[in-house]
Amino acid sequence: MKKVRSIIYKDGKLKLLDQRKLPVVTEFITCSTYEEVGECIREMVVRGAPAIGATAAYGMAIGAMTSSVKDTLTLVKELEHIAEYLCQTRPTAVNLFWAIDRMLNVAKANENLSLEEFKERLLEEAHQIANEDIEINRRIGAHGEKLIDDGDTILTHCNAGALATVDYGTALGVIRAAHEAGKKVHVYADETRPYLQGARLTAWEMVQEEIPVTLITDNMAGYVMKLGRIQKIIVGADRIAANGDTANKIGTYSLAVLAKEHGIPFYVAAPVSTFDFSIKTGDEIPIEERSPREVTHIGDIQIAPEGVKIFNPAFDVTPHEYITAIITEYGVIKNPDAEKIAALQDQIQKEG
Ligand SMILES: CSC[C@H]1O[C@H](OP(=O)(O)O)[C@H](O)[C@@H]1O
Repeated sequence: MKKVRSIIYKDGKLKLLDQRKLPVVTEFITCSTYEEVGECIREMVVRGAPAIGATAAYGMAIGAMTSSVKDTLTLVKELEHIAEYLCQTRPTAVNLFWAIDRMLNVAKANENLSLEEFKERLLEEAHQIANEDIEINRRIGAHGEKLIDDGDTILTHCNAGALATVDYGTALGVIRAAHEAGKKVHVYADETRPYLQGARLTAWEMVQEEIPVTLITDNMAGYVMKLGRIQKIIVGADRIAANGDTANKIGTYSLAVLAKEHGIPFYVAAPVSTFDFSIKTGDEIPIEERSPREVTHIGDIQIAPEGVKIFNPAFDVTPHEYITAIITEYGVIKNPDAEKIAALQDQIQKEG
């Protein structure tokens, strides 16, 4: 079955697969303004750290193309306001801010271009961010695949797949690469309450591609580990601090603690655009809290009493000591810590 892309730019508009409606309905929302793009990020029409980064980049480009200002310098100033608007959409995934900063830097470096050339240059940068993401995910897959053994059952959490990126995925990219290499892999997907990215999105991606998948509820993860069914755990990331502490979907920390208890390797797969080298530890990562309705309802069905207090953190932070390795496009960082991540920074600076 033909795979569906989550982000499609065409003729000044951005088509976003409405991931809130998957797996039952495949429907797109078309954005013609940067405000519409921002709303789709905030409402999780599109979600996943690399996907929202690429989406915000197109939001910046569309903002420039639809602006009525008459000169480039004024447009650069307006882009700073557009950037501020898009930065307010979601606080945790650093890819969002990385992509917006990259677009702003290109804008400032090209403020001497004519208005039309400037707008074309911005769109070109958004395309580059999107195209690079796919290549980066394939490189992460290639590095990560070497860690996977034929016959492995791999537990994953949330969705770090093609739907969370421009294509191919990070954690699911490793699984795809192992499958493509002919290794028999079986995925156990946590449903991932409350937004159910595992049940609705990861299971959908795996079923589409006929990669064996078993769906479990989050509270079954410990038991399946105790039964000895899981050989590896691979998850994505939304922000990795300079010491390797990693923010990811709520419930990831619990998996990491259980993995340590059961002696199961716990891998994080992420591009270097998910690293936030400006923060020393995970304590500094802002954790998004989302609407109580995500907890009190499943779709339109209310499952909790009116008036009950709700705490709905969308992410948690796994200390680096619980992470066996971080798989990036530059290679695998085993037993990540501040020293090894500083070495990654040097490698990035050397290799570009
Ligand atoms: C490939 S990164 C995906 C990452 O983003 C998800 O969060 P959300 O669905 O809220 O955007 C989750 O943390 C995934 O691991």
